Parts: sequence; structure tokens; C-alpha cells
Amino acid sequence: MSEQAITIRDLSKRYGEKRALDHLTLSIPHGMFGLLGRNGAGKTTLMKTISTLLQKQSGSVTVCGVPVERAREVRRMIGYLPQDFAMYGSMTVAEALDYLGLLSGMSRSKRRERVSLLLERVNLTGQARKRVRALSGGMRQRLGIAQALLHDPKVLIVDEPTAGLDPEERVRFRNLLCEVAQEKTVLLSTHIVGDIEATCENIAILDRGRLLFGGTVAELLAEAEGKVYSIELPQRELAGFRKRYEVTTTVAGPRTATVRFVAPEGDPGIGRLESPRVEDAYLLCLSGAQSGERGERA
Ligand SMILES: Nc1ncnc2c1ncn2[C@@H]1O[C@H](COP(=O)(O)OP(=O)(O)OP(=O)(O)O)[C@@H](O)[C@H]1O
Repeated sequence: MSEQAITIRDLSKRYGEKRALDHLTLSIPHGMFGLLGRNGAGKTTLMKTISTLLQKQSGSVTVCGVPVERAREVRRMIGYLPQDFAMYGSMTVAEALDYLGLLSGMSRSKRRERVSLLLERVNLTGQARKRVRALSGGMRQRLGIAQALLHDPKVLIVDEPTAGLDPEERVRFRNLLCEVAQEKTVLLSTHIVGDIEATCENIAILDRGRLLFGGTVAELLAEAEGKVYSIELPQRELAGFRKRYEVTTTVAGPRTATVRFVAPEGDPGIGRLESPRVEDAYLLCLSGAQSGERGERA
């Protein structure tokens, strides 16, 4: 087995004039990997390129050592749950999975075995005879995982899977991904910091198609050490404060508010030093990119 599950070297992709991926280099090890970034950062473009659904302009991508140009081989190794996952609503859960298996050329006995195993795995055995359209959002996403795992791929790619799920479903879904990651590589894209915090050791942060950070959550937190503060302010000073500092959370009281803020340059001379949380570290990373951009423009 190659050491990295996915390697991306100098990858660029444009839509017309729009640069979606900009000379991106990234190595994704086996296990659970989180890809974090705002809307429009390039996450979907990256996932579709790895899944061979989009063609890159330049650079290279390999999955378990196989270049994406060998699309058939790569597709056999990848299961993909897209952001806008939809399935045959009028079929039952078991029929829909069976049908997908049929389309991908599986024998009847293989389908029977895989469908029953996967329904068990994603905890939908009790819903096997339910129509797909009658499932809750969380159940539908779990069905999405079952369809992505039908051909037993080595890598599972999931694009913003927890958007629209309630907190309980979100936790359940994250736990399912962690279970899958014990034997497969799971690439999880999200703009929800909590998804990453709870599940991934290794992460990458993308911004405008570029890599802002690649490493472990602990390393991201270490970069934010000494740069996160809190301060209590009168409510009326809040708006002005927000113009000067990136505020990560605000807890409002009757007359004052306690704000947590990041100071990219270190000690701002006000407030109390705090231990960074992943959300602070993420915002710090993004705010650094923005100030870099302002500098470039100046
Ligand atoms: N088909 C397309 N045509 C033109 N521009 C596109 C197309 N698809 C994406 N883009 C642009 O490319 C950039 C990257 O988009 P992408 O969907 O990869 O980002 P993302 O991080 O997945 O965001 P989101 O969470 O909103 O999907 C964005 O600026 C987006 O507007």
C-alpha cells in the first residue's frame, strides 16, 4: 500500500476566467481527513477532480498510487457522496441500493449480500422497506454512505454531508464516518468546524483554491497559541471593536458583552489570553489570508 491515500501536486482548475484550484499541493494519508474552507473555496472542485468527475487543467492527482487519468481504475477505488445527493424517491431503500448494484454490474447474490451488510452498517435495516422519499435527512445521508460503499471502495469522499442535519443526526453521522475510517480513507469536506474537530486528526484548509494550512488539528491549534483573547465590553462599543478585530464568539449580557477575538500579530495589549479552540484557529488562518490579500492589493 502506498503511504499516502491521495496525492495532489500543483493542481489547477479554472472555470472560464474563474480559478477554482490554484497550484494546490496536498497529501492525504489513510484514515479520516478533513477538508475545511468557506463556500467557494474549491472543495467540491477538488473532490470531483479526485473522483474523476471533473478534468483538471494542470498538475497531477493519484489515488492509492493510480493517476486519475486511469479513470476506470480510480472509480473502482472511490465511493462518492455528493453535496446534492438524491436517490430514486419512489423506490424502497433496499430496492434503490439493489438497483444501483445492478447498474454497476453486480450479480444478484453479491447484491443481496452487500445490500444487507451495508444497511446493517449504516443502521438502516429497519428502514429497508421504507420509500426513500419518506426518510429523514439523516437517514438519507446514511443511505448516501451505503450507496457510496456498495462496491467496497478503498476511499470514501463525502462533500458537506452534515449541512441541513439536526445536531443529533450530525453526531450520529460523524460517528458512522469514524467507523468507516477504521478500514478506509475518508475525505470529508465541510465548512462546519465542529465536524472536523470531532473526527479528524489531519486536516487541510482551502481558501480561493489555495492551501492555507495542512497538518494536524494539534498543529493548527499550536499556530494559534498566544493569539486568542477575550474581553468584556460595553454593548455600544461592540460594533467598533468588530471593525478592528476578528471576533469568534460574542456572549451578550444586559449591558456588556464578552467577546472572544483573534489577534494575528500576537498580544493586542488588551483583553485576557485564552487557549485556542479549533474555531479560533480556523478563523485566524482565514483572517491571515485576508490580510495577505489586502497587502497584495495595496
Ligand atoms: N461550473 C462552474 N462554473 C463556474 N464557476 C464555478 C463552477 N463550479 C464552481 N465554480 C466556482 O469555483 C469556485 C470553487 O467552487 P467549489 O464549488 O469548488 O467550492 P466549494 O468550496 O465546494 O464551495 P461550496 O461549499 O459552496 O460548494 C467558486 O468560486 C465557484 O463559484
